[in-house]
Amino acid sequence: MKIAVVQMDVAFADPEKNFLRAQNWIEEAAENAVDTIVLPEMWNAGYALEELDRLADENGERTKAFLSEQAKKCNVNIVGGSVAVKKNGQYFNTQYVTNRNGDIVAEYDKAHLFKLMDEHLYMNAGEKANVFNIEGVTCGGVICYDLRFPEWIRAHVLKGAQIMFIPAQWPSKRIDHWQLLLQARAIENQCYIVAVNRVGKDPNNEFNGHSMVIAPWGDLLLSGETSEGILYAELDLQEVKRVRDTIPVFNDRRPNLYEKIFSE
Ligand SMILES: NC(=O)CCC(=O)C(=O)O
Repeated sequence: MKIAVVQMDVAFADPEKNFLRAQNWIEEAAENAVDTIVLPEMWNAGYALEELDRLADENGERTKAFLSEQAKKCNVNIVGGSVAVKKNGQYFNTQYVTNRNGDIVAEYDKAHLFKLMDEHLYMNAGEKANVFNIEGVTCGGVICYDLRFPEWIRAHVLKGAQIMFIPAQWPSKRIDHWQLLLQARAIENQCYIVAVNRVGKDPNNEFNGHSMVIAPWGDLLLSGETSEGILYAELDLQEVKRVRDTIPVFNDRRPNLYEKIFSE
């Protein structure tokens, strides 16, 4: 599967600009015959949480229509990072995924809200996992701070995910955590990790990209880029099986033991 990671800058509180930017990046990526395009977290408005009433996408209608149209037009799958959405009067940080036919194949609300960026004061946490199928491959998608919860990523992998998509707005000052945690999640779960972080700044933080694509053995297929642009990587899904056959972590796990210890 050929992947394009869109390491884009996000205009603060300006959905018009961001939808246009995303469209330009998607069109450019699609010229390189990619299978799947991945956008960053909260790309519609940035972390303009105080203005969610004005900025959040009502039921995600605009985002879903946009992703669906782009996917069909460009003949690509799109993992739509995440956007600020209003559902039943509440706000969520939501990921939509669309396949080449323009069908929305996944909708996921970020499960762990990041207090250091005040997310819990404005947003509601999701209660469901996010496993979906694109190109015949079982994938999972979580969002940014979710990365710090190994059991949450593991839950997706146990449900069959061979690729985990992790869009983010992860500030530069903790970029070392981002890199190490992503690599650890790939190695411990013996899966591909496709992680896209934005660049640029907002009133509170600076973001320096470092989007990463990591193979199941922990090899970095893409890492370290700090400027705005599209990054490409090719995933060989046979590698997941090869790594799991070499070190059979999933056969050697002892879930009964873990449950026993947790319940003591
Ligand atoms: N947007 C986020 O969830 C940021 C998470 C983060 O920066 C972290 O250190 O964790």
